[in-house]
Amino acid sequence: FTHSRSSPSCSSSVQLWTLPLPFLSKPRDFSVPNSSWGPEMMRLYEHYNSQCEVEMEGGGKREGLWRKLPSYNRILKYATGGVYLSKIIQSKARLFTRNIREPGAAFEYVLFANSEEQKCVGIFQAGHLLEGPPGHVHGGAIATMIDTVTGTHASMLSGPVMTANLNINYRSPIPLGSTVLLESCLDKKEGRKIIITCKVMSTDGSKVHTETTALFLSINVCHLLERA
Ligand SMILES: CCCCCCCCCC(=O)SCCNC(=O)CCNC(=O)[C@H](O)C(C)(C)COP(=O)(O)OP(=O)(O)OC[C@H]1O[C@@H](n2cnc3c(N)ncnc32)[C@H](O)[C@@H]1OP(=O)(O)O
Repeated sequence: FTHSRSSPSCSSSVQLWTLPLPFLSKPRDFSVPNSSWGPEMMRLYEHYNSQCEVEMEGGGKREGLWRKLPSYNRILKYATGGVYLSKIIQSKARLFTRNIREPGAAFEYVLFANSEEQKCVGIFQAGHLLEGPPGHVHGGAIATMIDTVTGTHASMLSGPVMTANLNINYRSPIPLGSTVLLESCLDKKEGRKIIITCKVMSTDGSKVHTETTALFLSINVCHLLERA
């Protein structure tokens, strides 16, 4: 059930092995409410979700300012060619934020994008497995969420990107179990460089937890596949 596709822009004979489209099951969307989502997570989700469609006079609906971004945990089944990982590791590889089985134990999050304002928001509920200082979220887990929200935002603006630099100022700790809002804004695009700023805030906006400047570089996906 595999088929190969040569990428015309890759210099070597890199092949992406995927399931043929008719057999590709729809990827599961991990960013829909589940029983672990607390009231703040639900409230913010509904706030942005309700702005994804606007009721028109006469009963119809049109797209709103915001768009909910579906999640995934992996698109490729196998990547062979210049990739040094074994086929087995490749087939097991997953986006790590989406693979903790117990709902609510780690990263619960959903992303919304506003292309008119070139903004992206992430609503993030931090579970008990993300503890750093007692009762609070680990700085690396916070950095992961910042990278995820700003990285997704940069990809929306410029296609495939890699994080080149994340400069994070941690201003106040995030209590474990709480929900926070990540707000990602395009600062500027210069050639291949995309510079994005991101604030992590309490949901009422009264507290800034972190402030970040992130640099992404547009890449050709062969950049990833040819590194052996
Ligand atoms: C839908 C997808 C959802 C995804 C969500 C999750 C997002 C997760 C994103 C990640 O975590 S990516 C993984 C972490 N990042 C890496 O592993 C990147 C490792 N580094 C690299 O692969 C390369 O260094 C990189 C692609 C970033 C740049 O290599 P290039 O060869 O393409 O660029 P080059 O080194 O020629 O630099 C190009 C320009 O960028 C500048 N530059 C590069 N790295 C920089 C840096 N770190 N700081 C400042 N400037 C930098 C460099 O000075 C130069 O500036 P000028 O053009 O003005 O001369």
